[in-house]
Amino acid sequence: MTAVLQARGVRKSYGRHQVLAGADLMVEPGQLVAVVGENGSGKSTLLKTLAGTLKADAGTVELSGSLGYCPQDAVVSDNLTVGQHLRYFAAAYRLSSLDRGEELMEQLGYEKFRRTPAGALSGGTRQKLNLTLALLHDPDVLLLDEPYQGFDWETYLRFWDLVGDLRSAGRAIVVITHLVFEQDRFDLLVDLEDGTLHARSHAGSESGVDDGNH
Ligand SMILES: Nc1ncnc2c1ncn2[C@@H]1O[C@H](COP(=O)(O)OP(=O)(O)OP(=O)(O)O)[C@@H](O)[C@H]1O
Repeated sequence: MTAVLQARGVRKSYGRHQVLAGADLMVEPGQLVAVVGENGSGKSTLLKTLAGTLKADAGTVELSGSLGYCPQDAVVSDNLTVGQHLRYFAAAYRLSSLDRGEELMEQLGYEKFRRTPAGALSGGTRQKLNLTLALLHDPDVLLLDEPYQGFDWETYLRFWDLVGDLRSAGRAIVVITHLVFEQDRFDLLVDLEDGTLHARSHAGSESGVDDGNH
């Protein structure tokens, strides 16, 4: 299978503080990859460089197909309602219907907030909207930065069901998570440590990480 996301030797420093020191990652369609690491180890920095919102100092990131990026900070506008967000993003993605947005609202259980301005949503509901906007156009590659923050338990379980569905449908998914006790969910679990990625365990046939050569 061909990789839809391939990062090689990604480096990033903030001033003199080196955060990524040659990170490698390869993700194929239908693979669910978890990135774990201590607070401040550079997980969000890694995802931003993969998404292209932050320029790496060195290395390459190759991505084929469409991208859905769910950053840690919600991209929503406080004055717009949930429904307006869905309509505006659907227009930006040139979608012909709002069906997927409706489906995601239902799946994540917040359709009753359709007419609520984003500024009046709770943190968890705001995050549901943030996630919905990242998934709206059914992207080939998903980069999710702790996307379930603030979710109640039931929504949290629904979130993983949703991720499972996307994986089955052949989407490539990279998710930053602290929940390493659920290792079975993932095809590949990578630790971000000292600026490089190391495969911890994986059920897939090949490691997506080129370990130790940098
Ligand atoms: N814009 C920035 N300018 C300077 N330093 C930054 C910037 N963004 C992040 N850092 C620093 O880079 C390091 C990695 O940050 P990052 O947010 O990528 O880590 P993380 O693993 O996602 O952390 P957490 O688990 O707490 O979310 C931290 O030491 C952080 O303080």
